[in-house]
Amino acid sequence: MTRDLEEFRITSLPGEAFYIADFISDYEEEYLLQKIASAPLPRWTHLSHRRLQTWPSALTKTNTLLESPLPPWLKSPIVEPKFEELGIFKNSPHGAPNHILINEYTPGQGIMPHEDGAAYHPLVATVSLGSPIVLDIYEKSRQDERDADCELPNGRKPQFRILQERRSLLVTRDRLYTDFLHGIAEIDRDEDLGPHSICNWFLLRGEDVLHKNGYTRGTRTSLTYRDVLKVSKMGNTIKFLGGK
Ligand SMILES: O=C(O)CCC(=O)C(=O)O
Ligand SMILES: [Fe+2]
Repeated sequence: MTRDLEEFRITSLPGEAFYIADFISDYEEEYLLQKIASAPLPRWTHLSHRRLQTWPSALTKTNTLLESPLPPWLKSPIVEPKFEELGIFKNSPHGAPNHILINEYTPGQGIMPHEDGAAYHPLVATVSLGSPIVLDIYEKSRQDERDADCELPNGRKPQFRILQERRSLLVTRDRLYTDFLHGIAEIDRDEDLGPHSICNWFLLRGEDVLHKNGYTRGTRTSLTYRDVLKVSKMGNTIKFLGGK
């Protein structure tokens, strides 16, 4: 069965974005959270404002992925069959995601406005777990393009806000990927929520956010699926030589 992504389009955004509430079940969410929690501690990279797992491995200095299979729990059921049914990666070079970042944010944590860059096909599919969070979108200015790290001055207001409920899927691609920055504010509460401020308001489902002007954040974990453009077969060769 194929479902049509088009019915989930966030029409008020200038680029291409799609939001699907209830993309995974409570049971699937719990299963993924358990798998993430049971990964060996060295899997986590601790950054100052969040922690992060990188699967199957970090890219090399030349933005190359050393080819290696994804663990089954990251493939099924999200990629197979859910992404496949929607054709999410059907036009990407490898036809499927080959790289996943798992970010965990406790209340008050976030990520500075940034862009994901040219190492990836311009499409990110994000599954949210645990708790809702607001993703802020900023149009890139000429100055941002000149600054290598694209950091924005504090206090600049986002142009768009996307509310990501737990168990939802957000797909951003094309111009929204290339011409905009995204970030998550380092705050404990997301406030001023409503159809006037949240661009995917009419695609939301959850009772925990719809009838309130704001909520206090819990721990939110995201799985961001991407297709790395440069892949080297060396990953498998090294494993073979090592006898693993
Ligand atoms: O957690 C998110 O939804 C965003 C993560 C992100 O922007 C990134 O890992 O590049
Ligand atoms: Fe990002």
